[in-house]
Amino acid sequence: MKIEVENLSKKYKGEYALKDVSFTLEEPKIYGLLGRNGAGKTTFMDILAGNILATSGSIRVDGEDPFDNRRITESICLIKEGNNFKKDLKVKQVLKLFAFFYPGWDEELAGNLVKSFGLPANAAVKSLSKGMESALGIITGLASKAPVTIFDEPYIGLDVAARKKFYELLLETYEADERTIILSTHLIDEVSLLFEEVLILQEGSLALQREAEFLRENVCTVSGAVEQVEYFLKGKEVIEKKTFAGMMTAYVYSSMKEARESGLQVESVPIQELMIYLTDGRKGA
Ligand SMILES: Nc1ncnc2c1ncn2[C@@H]1O[C@H](COP(=O)(O)OP(=O)(O)OP(=O)(O)O)[C@@H](O)[C@H]1O
Repeated sequence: MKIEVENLSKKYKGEYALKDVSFTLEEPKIYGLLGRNGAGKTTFMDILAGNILATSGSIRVDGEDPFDNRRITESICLIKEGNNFKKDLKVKQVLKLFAFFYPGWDEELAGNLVKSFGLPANAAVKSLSKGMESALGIITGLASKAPVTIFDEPYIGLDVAARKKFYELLLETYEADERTIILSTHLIDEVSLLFEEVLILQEGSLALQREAEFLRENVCTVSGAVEQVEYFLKGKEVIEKKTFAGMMTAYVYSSMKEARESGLQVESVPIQELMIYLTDGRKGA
C-alpha cells in the first residue's frame, strides 16, 4: 500500500509534535522509523493508523484518509509498547477479535506463535507478565498479515532471546509475504540490519529518508591529519567533524571505497550513531 504524507502537522496544546512532514512510502519494505524521545514517532504512527487526526496536512493510504475509515484501518495493524488489549480479555478472545477485524488474519501462524512463546490461551491479559503481553502484541501484529503493520517499541519486558526470536519471525513472515512493516525502536543496533529504508524524525520534522543500504555504504568516518581530511571533505556533505591534537575525524557522506582510496583511516557508521549525530541539533541531511 502506498503511503503519502504531505505537510503533515500535529499540535498538542499549541506545541508541534509533528511539523510539516512530507514523504512517501512507495513499496512494501521494512522501514525503520527512528528518532530521539519526543521526536513525534508515536504521533505519526497514531495518525497513520487512523487513531487521531492531524492538525493540518494530509496522509493518504492508497489514496484514502485512514481516519474513521474501516476499509483502510482493516489494512493497518499498529502494535504499541503496551495497552494494546483490554485487560479482562483472555488471550484466546484477543486472538478472536483480531481474526474478526483483520481480513488477512493467519490463524495457523497465530496458533503456532502462541505455542512457541508459551502463552496460556485461557489466561486473562491482566494476568500476563510484561514480556508475555508484549509477545501477544508481536503475535497479533505478525498474524494480522495487515498490508501495513506497525510496531512501536513492541517488546517491553521481552528478554534478549525473545527479542531475537521476534526479529527472526518478522523477517521470516516478511519474506514469505511482503508487506509494509514500520518498526520504531530505540534498540537500533539490534535491528538495523533488518531495515531496508530508514526515516529519522527530529523534533517533529523529517531529518532523513534513505535506503539503509545507501547509508551502510555511503556514510563513514574519515580520520587523519587535519589538512588531509579537510582536503577530502571538499565538496562533500559533512555531518560532523572533530579535531584533536592535529588530527581530525569527520562524519561524511562519501562512498567507503572513495574514502579508502584517499589513504585516510575509514570506518563505517552504524545507523544508530548516524541517528545520534543527525539529531544532535547539528547539521542534518
Ligand atoms: N496526547 C498528548 N498530549 C500532549 N502532548 C503530547 C501527546 N502525545 C504526545 N505529545 C507530545 O508530542 C511530542 C511527540 O511525542 P511522541 O510520543 O509522538 O514522540 P516519540 O518520538 O514517539 O517519543 P518516544 O521515543 O519517547 O516514544 C512530545 O513532545 C510529547 O510530549
